Amino acid sequence: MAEPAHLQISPSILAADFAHLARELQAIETADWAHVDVMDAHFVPNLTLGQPVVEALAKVSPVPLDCHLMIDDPDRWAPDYAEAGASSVTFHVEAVADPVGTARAIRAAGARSAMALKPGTPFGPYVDLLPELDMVLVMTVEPGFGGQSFMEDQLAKVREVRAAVRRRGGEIWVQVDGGVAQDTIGRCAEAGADVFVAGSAVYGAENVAAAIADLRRAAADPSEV
Ligand SMILES: O=C(CO)[C@H](O)[C@H](O)COP(=O)(O)O
Ligand SMILES: [Co+2]
Repeated sequence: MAEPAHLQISPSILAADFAHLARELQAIETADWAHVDVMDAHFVPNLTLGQPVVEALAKVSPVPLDCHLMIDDPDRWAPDYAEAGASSVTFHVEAVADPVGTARAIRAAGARSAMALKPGTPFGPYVDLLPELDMVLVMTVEPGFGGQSFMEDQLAKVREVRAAVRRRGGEIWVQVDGGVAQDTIGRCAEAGADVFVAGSAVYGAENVAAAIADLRRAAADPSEV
């Protein structure tokens, strides 16, 4: 078992009703975060929303915003999302030119800094970036769309990141995103993840609050499900 300090659920509003985002955020008030997927139609073949919408959401959200930037040139844009009110800002390492400078700029703007890895991106070359980071996001689907199948083979990377974090000490969270649901979250927790993004598993459920509670339970005690 990975002994993570705390388990946190971050529902992705990508699976919410975009016509009623304020209401959809209220529905996840028992979660720890609201995961906001920012896509620019360049880094990924999909387009969602940008800083003005994040700024509006931050004003009404009952939980802090966890912004996952799937965009080109995060060096230029990431600090703006912190200034817009996101409490955590994640850039993709495949897109960033200066990961240290970008992570520092995010922190200087008052947010937690995080780095995301696509399924084909190894963690090894980036281990020295850990001191600049508050979280590492291991993608468990190809970024771009919700509702995809969980990639089991990414659990090895989750274990590798958790081991590196443990060796280094300090509190750096390990997040998983993509296909995280009742039947996969336990294995993610066992591998060492402690922040779980779930879009369809939360907003696709009939009872959103119950889905969050069930995910929390399954992450804390995988043997129960
Ligand atoms: O970053 C993402 C996609 O690129 C989303 O956060 C993720 O796909 C969540 O959706 P689901 O839980 O339905 O897989
Ligand atoms: Co995401």
